[in-house]
Amino acid sequence: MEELQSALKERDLIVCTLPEKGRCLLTTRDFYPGEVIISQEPYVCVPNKSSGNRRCDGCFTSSNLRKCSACHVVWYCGSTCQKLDWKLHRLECQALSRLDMDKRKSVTPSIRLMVKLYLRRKLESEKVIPTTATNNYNLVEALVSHISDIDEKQLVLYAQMASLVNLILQWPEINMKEIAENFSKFACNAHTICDGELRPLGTGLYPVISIINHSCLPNSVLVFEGRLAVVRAVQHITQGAEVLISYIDTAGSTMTRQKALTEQYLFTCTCPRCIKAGQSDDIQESAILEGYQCKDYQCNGFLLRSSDGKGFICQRCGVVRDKEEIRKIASEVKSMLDTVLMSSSAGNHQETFFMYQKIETLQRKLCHPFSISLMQTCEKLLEILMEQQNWREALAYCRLTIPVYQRVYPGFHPLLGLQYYTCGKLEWQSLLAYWHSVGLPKSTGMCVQDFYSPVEVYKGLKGFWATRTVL
Ligand SMILES: C[S@@+](CC[C@H](N)C(=O)[O-])C[C@H]1O[C@@H](n2cnc3c(N)ncnc32)[C@H](O)[C@@H]1O
Repeated sequence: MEELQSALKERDLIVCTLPEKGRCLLTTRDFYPGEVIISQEPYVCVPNKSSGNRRCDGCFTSSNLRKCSACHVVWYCGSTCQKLDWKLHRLECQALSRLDMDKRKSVTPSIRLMVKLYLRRKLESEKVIPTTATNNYNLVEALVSHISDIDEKQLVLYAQMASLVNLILQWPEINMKEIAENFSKFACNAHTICDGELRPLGTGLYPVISIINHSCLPNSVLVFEGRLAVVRAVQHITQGAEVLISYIDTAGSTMTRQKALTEQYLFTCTCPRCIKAGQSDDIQESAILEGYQCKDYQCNGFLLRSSDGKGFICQRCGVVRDKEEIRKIASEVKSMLDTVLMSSSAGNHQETFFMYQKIETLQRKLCHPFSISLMQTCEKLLEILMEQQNWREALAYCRLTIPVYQRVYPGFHPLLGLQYYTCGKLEWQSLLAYWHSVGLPKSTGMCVQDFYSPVEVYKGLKGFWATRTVL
């Protein structure tokens, strides 16, 4: 701990303990928006695993990959990444190679992360891998696990996962309870590593970054530069203040945010947004983000339940909207969303597009214009239109989402920045498409392919709020 404190002191930070939150990271000087507060390499990390989307274990790139010829599980982009990873992978490779091929292929990233955690601890104790003040197993031991608070079902799952780790490592002295507890630590401390466009690439454990607590109105954000986790200030943080990031998507109502935090992180948030729960401006915000809109579509008022419970009253014009009418549209939206999820997994883009358009029409009748679910439908339509390279219509949908983003991601939020960026790219693509159509492009010396695809940028947005990992 002393070593950590003196390493942090050099970065103008200090670790303290608060009775209601446990450890926290405080500043010892002012930090300004955009400034890096702290950065850290992962103690252990693994790339995501999805069919047809393999990544290098070293740098997480998905191009020019070659499989490890011994274990056939791990991929590398070249000898540089392979050599850097060799001390750890040599042991992992031997362990994986003992499994039959089917079992080997079914090893999930979470299991691999745990196997790597134990192998790194072993190599540290044998002094093969050096420890540092900010990256060592003692810091992993200090992470909160909430093991005594998690439910029976989750415990059984962790115990099963621990057996698989044991099967892979085959260490006679291994402590199964400790592995299960470490899975519980991963659940509330591991981070999803994203690329510059906020697309998820993998999962990593960053023991110092994990000291940072949550706020739904954070003063900092966590982003990644390769595998390096970087925490930047998004507000002026005064000397002595706590560094706070958000563990979840801050766009939801207080109830939605609280639910996500209690389910995965097992605490009740008391940030400045959450303490307003039940107050009139919080009720109004929830009704706008997740509630219904006035029967008079021109009114734009939000609704609150009437005292007799028979309907909803517009808080601007006083018109009552029938509960039964709302229920009918809401259930139609729900069943269409269920169907579209099935049809989109079958890969029929055109059909999916038409269904989302129908859902949008219904949601416009039902939801407030700042509704998050309506915004999500617009994002789906935007995504499909971009995949079809229909830049003009995609631009129209992207513009529709901007006011909602401005409302739900205030200040220097990276998601808002990326949405502006997508919009800007679409403006440019639409202009280029127009130039092509009127025969002007060659004089500019540019063509559409010269630019970064907005589809790629957009896909990143979807993954960002998975910055914490659900096991
Ligand atoms: C990643 S850890 C943060 C560091 C942690 N405080 C510690 O002592 O190691 C996440 C855990 O910290 C606690 N925590 C984080 N933010 C909190 C908050 N705003 N209020 C109360 N507890 C919080 C919860 O127990 C949560 O599961």
